[in-house]
Amino acid sequence: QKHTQEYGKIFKSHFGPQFVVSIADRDMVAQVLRAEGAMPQRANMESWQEYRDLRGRSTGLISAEGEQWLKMRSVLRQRILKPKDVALFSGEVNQVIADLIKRIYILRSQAEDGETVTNVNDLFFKYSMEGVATILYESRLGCLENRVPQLTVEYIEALELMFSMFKTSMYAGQIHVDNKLRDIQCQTDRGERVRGGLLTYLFLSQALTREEIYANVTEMLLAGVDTTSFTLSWAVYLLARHPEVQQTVYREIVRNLGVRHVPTAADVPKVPLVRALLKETLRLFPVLPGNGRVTQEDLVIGGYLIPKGTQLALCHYATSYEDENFPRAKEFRPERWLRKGNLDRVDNFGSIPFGYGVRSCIGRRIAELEIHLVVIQLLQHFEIKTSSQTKAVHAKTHGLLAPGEPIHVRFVNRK
Ligand code: HEM
Repeated sequence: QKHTQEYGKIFKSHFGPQFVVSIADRDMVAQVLRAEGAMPQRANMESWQEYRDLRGRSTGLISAEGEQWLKMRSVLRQRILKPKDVALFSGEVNQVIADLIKRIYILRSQAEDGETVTNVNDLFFKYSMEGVATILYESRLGCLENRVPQLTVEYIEALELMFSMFKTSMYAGQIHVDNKLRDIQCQTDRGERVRGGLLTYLFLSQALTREEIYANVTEMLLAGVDTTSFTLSWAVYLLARHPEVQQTVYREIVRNLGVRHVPTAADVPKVPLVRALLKETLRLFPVLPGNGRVTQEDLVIGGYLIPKGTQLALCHYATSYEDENFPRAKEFRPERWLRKGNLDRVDNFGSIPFGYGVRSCIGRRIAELEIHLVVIQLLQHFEIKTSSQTKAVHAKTHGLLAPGEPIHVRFVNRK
């Protein structure tokens, strides 16, 4: 945002040795993404590739390029890209939500006022990790239990290290994959018909090698935990700070779903404000504040010739806050998304938090399911309020856009 004010909507700079052209204009971003071919490249991932080649390991979807990426993407997309495929996971996600709500009751009871939960960031990290692991590993990790199993503690630590070092350690995840694959193998050996989720499908279809399965499951976990949990923390923070918005969303839930009904994916279209809330949260706090593309052809953008092979930075955080893209852009107004067709548009290039096109977020529908269902249930159970401990929380960028401070809120029983 600062650079845009100083240099305009397209400018060049160096990130260390890397020459980058930054683009902070909705229409130019649209031009770049609409022009991309069958195998877009996000950034130069040579060092990840080389590291794994040296160790005989595979790359996953985030770091793969070219034909290898295309092959894996076509396999994975078959099970998790369409809303109807992901809808099947509603039951598993709801079990994780039940554990989360239990955990909130326990944490609340330990607070002086009986209502405040400090550092919801940590709670939602555990929820996201448990949720995405249930889908990816088809098994539970126990992140939300009173006593978190030792293997899971180690896994959480490995992931935290991985996020902080931006380096992929696959060991901890491999154990879960191996355990599950052993179960599936035993079932097939006994001649039983195996019905399962993603991992079962990947294993039985043999479309990916075992190394490719490890790499993809690990990279999806890497991509799916912090993103979902930061978004959820922001959503809860925004709801607590805007009781009038929360009340409107709650009223819609009561009117269209009731207060006791446990929602599934099929219920989400009945509460458009919940979807709008997620879109507005991601507009104000896009977890990926910027994205990248390496140009595959020469392009003319904004009157400049950009040669093939140039690293572009697409500045979504800046375009999200442009008044010309979003009137009164600084304000939290979920209802802005309710205007005709807006909720389902995938190409509102002012705010594309899941990216765009064939290389867009493959976990989008999983993230949406996890967030929509949990927001509905949280609001059915509690009124989320600020507490005397709630401070203004700033966004911190270090690759991802994270809440800069712990978020403390009260979960007050609904009357
Ligand atoms: C709120 C949550 C999430 C947000 C905002 C988000 C955002 C993004 C964005 C912006 C990209 C880059 C897209 C592009 O370059 O056009 C991406 C890629 C990706 N995301 Fe997500 N994501 C989220 C959750 C998830 C989850 C839950 C998973 C896995 C289950 C996941 C897996 C991936 C993978 C594997 C890629 C790389 C795709 C490829 O290169 O083909 N994401 N995500």
